[in-house]
Amino acid sequence: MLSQNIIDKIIRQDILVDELLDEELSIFCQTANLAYRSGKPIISNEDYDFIYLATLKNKEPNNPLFKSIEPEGRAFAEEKVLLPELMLSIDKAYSWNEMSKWIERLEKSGMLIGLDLNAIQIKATPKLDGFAGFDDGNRLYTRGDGKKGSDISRVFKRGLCVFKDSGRGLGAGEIVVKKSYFEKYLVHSFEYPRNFQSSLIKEKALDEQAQKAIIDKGALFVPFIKLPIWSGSMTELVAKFEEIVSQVLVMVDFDVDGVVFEVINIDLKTQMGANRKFHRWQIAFKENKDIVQVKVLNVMPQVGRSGKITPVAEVEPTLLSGATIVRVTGHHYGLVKEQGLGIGSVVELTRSGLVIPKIISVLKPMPVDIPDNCLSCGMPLVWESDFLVCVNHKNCPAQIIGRITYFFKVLANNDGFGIATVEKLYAHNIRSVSQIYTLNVERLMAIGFGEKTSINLISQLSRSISEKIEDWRFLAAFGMHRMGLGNCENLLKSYRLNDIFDLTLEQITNIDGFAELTAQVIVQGLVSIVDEYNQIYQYNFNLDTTVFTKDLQTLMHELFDKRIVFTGKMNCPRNEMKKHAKLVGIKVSTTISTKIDYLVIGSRVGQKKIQNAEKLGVVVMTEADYLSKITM
Ligand SMILES: NC(=O)c1ccc[n+]([C@@H]2O[C@H](COP(=O)([O-])OP(=O)(O)OC[C@H]3O[C@@H](n4cnc5c(N)ncnc54)[C@H](O)[C@@H]3O)[C@@H](O)[C@H]2O)c1
Ligand SMILES: [Zn+2]
Repeated sequence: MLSQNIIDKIIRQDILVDELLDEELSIFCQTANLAYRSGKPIISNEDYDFIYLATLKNKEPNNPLFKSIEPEGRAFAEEKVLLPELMLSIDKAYSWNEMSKWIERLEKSGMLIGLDLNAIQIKATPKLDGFAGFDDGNRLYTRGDGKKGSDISRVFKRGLCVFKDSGRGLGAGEIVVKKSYFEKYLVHSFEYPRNFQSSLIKEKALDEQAQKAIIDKGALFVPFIKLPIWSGSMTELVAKFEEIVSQVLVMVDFDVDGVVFEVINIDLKTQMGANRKFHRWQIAFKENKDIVQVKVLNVMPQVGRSGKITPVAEVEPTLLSGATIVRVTGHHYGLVKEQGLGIGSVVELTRSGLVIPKIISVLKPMPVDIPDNCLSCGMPLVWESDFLVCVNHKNCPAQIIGRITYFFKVLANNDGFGIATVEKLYAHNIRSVSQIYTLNVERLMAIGFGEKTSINLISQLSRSISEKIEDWRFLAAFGMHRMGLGNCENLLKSYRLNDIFDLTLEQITNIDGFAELTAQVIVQGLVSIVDEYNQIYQYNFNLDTTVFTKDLQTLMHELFDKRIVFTGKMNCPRNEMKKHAKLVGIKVSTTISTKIDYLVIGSRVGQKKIQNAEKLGVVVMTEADYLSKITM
């Protein structure tokens, strides 16, 4: 047993998950589960799933919590009655990788009964985060242990309506409260929707708020078969997975904590069956929000190219989504000041997908160290809302070095101008990109680079000029505020590179996607770079001109904006075909994936390659087909 005192400390995160013995962790999970089942959760679902249960699964994969459905405990005093149907839990996938394993299993079982991927039909519904129940038309039961539940028919006697005013007897579903209703009327009285849901069910008399929610149809019983769905073939699911997930997550005005995918084909469902915990033909996808708690060893200020100071925390090496994290950045110094991000503090980190991990919050604050002066130039720092900033933009070494390395990094058609090289150049009075383009081998050697390095750097400079790049990339390399790759491309879809310096605020605001505030920042930014721009531009960079949106629109054809891959030997030169395709608004890639719409094949293409593409939902067409679609 864990004492209440210890449990409270874990909840408050005074005791962190890593400090618990395996047995203590197991007991804590059971305690949290029972509290949740009885309608009084002690921690959030994310903390339960992604911190406590995830850690337990690592340490004790055979813990009973993973083997059978999570017990309801003694929340309901009533005698348990046999459920008309088994109500199981649902297997979970937290990543595409786990989803694809499920798909592989389906494919294998499908093959046994003669179904290929394309013939497997799938349905997706929002996973309701409510209170599970089964309505046989006469009585309503809780899920209990999956076989026997408690009779809670009183909820219907209290006037609870069924979603979409459907009738009774529609089987399994959840008692839920509308999100908008909860936020408007209940959020101040109940910590989580679950506390409210359970108050609807409990034996004791309903309070006024709950009665009103029932009458207002703010609370409802939602049979799963009445939920809106996405459905399609397995091939479509594979091709548009992310799109489907985001679409399904927002289908209903109820709390949703994932997407339930299930097989429609009856014979395949029978083939796959169930184990003690879940049906094998069903899976719930939950966004992987990996979260860990770590101790901070040190916090260092880092000066960015725009002068913003970022706190970089060195942390105890920690495994997060498969990578060992040792350094993480806080978004701004406001986090340090307000939340106490100091040496010895404990922070919560998250990482979703491949994104750099970030600090979500500070759990245990410690005294902080806020620098008064810029570490690079020594000038006093100033606060700009949450950000601590070095405003010495013209002369701060860190900012200058940051801007120069950014230029070469964004061009992405050269090597060698990383931070170490640029720092060395800076130490020898090189202060801008345009100065770098005036260098020669002798000068570099005089600065102290070896002969080979010097020759290489100069040839990399030539390469950056001669190797073709998009004009919007060239513009973005100047690192103006609000002028990342996307905005630069948008701007150049309406105006030519050399005309943008004369644009008025109004002309920019008139372009789709540019608000007035952004337009102001852009005009200022352009003024600030114009001299440097002119000096660099004179080297005649090999720039690909962006096609104007208005020209693209006259090129409307079936393949417009589609992603295609060319393969095999073509009648026309392949490079010409690629170039032409881009010109008419087709996105050309080199590798086949689920994101690709068409594979255009020339001669001598292996059958295997074609089959692989088709498996990924890619439509295959010949060169002749292709040409007929783009000539108007
Ligand atoms: N906060 C806590 O302390 C705590 C403790 C335990 C469990 N939990 C939460 O409970 C969940 C796991 O519990 P579980 O085993 O009851 O449920 P589950 O996640 O295994 O899901 C199974 C249930 O999902 C329901 N469901 C919702 N939408 C559905 C749909 N569209 N189609 C089919 N079924 C649907 C069904 O009622 C089914 O019984 C976790 O998400 C966890 O976050 C939280
Ligand atoms: Zn500075």
